[in-house]
Amino acid sequence: MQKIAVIGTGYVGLVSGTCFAEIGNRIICCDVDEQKIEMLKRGVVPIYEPGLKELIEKNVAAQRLLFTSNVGEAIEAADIVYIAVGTPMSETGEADMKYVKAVAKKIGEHLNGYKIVVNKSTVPVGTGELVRQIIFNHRKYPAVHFDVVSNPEFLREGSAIADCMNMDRAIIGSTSEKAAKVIADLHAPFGTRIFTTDLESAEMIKYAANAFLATKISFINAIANICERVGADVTEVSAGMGLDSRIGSKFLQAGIGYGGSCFPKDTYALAHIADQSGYDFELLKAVIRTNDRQRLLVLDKLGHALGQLEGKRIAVLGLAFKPNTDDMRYAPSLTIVPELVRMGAAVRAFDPVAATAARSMLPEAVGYFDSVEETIEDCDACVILTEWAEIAGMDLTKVQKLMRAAVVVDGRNCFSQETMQQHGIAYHSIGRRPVGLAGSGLHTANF
Ligand SMILES: NC(=O)c1ccc[n+]([C@@H]2O[C@H](COP(=O)([O-])OP(=O)(O)OC[C@H]3O[C@@H](n4cnc5c(N)ncnc54)[C@H](O)[C@@H]3O)[C@@H](O)[C@H]2O)c1
Ligand SMILES: O=c1ccn([C@@H]2O[C@H](COP(=O)(O)OP(=O)(O)O[C@H]3O[C@H](CO)[C@@H](O)[C@H](O)[C@H]3O)[C@@H](O)[C@H]2O)c(=O)[nH]1
Repeated sequence: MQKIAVIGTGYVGLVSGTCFAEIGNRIICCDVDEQKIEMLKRGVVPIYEPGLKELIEKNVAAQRLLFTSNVGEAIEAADIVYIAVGTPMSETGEADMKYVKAVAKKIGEHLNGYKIVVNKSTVPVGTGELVRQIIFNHRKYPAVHFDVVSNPEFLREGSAIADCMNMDRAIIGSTSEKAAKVIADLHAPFGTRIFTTDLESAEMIKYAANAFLATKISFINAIANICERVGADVTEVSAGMGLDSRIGSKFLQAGIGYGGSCFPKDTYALAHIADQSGYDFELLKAVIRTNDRQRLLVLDKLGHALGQLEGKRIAVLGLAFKPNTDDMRYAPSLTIVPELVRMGAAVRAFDPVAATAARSMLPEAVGYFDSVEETIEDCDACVILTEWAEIAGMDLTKVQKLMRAAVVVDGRNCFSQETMQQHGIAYHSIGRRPVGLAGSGLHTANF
């Protein structure tokens, strides 16, 4: 059993702190946001993440999980201090390090005995050393020692608990073998494969992994755009490509591109790190440009299907950047919905979970509805931005009946072209052959 302070109760702090408690450690999750801590103490979880509320309740009841806004006290009570604060994108694209620096100073001021300071936030190479220096400079007791470890987080929102409990690997970077072993042992109950390395490489692994996954997405989206032009079908292409074990089938889902709290900011941050190092990371910059353009595709497709958008009634289905989260950070809807409003469309929106968060971020003119059916009523077209189960499984007979014109622009390729055609719906998806234009030869599904 380790006594661990987790600083920052965002996605990463809350989920990883709770999972560490679940395997028997004593965790104090702390945050400067007193309102958040008060909510957590009352049993209210500030983020939507399937299964998290129940797991928090279980571990609070077992007295393995505590919440406090007294960050200093939490640091003093712990043997291991996890930094899990935000590293958002600054105006110039690099990671804003002000929260990490503030936490490092706080740790220095409250370092009352040997501690291992572990960085879980996604940070530029050199941050481990920066954190070490800040702690060193603010130490109250000069005789007290500490070690710094990098242990980046790889969880995905929406499946965060399962990801934490069944990590592909834990990356542990440190200059101290002793500290690295303690953090490796901490992961033993998860049965996680451990990869130990130096601090700098650990920090780079996180950015490289996210940039690579983003590259896969922009690559398949570029292929999708070519497929549309030459008469191929990207779902067939990605299925065929993915069968090659060197490529793999994951992250080859074409659509309107990536959003969320990580890929957009981390690709910008890595491009910036490369620039600073004197290397022009052209490939990654093209990935970012491809993604920025991809989200606008649905507007082109709508314009193509309806002509003028002014005065048209458009249903937007899904606002979060992906299903099973209420996170709106860099969601494609934040670009697409304001543009629809600017073009004079009357926008009716639905998201089963993220609508509350979306209200303050989208134009006031947007109307919000509680179901797919209410949202699409009398609409001239509907646009799918997030593949929530209730959207990907919507009743197509009702769609056909309730809409003024049964036009669906699907940014997530949720439906088969044939099914939509059978329901009399004019269906426009990403990277697929127009309905009615059969490809030659046999399809996998026909074998
Ligand atoms: N969200 C994800 O899915 C995810 C996954 C892997 C890695 N990451 C990385 O993990 C880090 C955290 O991400 P997040 O989404 O959980 O962040 P977040 O912004 O949602 O939450 C960070 C929390 O830290 C708190 N905080 C800020 N300064 C503080 C301080 N001085 N003392 C105590 N608390 C403080 C904030 O109040 C906030 O509650 C980022 O670097 C991110 O890139 C995020
Ligand atoms: O084939 C795909 C896969 C994903 N996406 C989009 O990519 C974005 C990110 O999806 P996902 O990776 O599932 O969600 P995140 O929660 O942002 O997780 C990513 O970012 C985290 C923060 O760094 C990392 O920890 C995770 O490993 C990494 O997958 C979403 O907008 C998805 O719609 C696609 O367009 N096509």
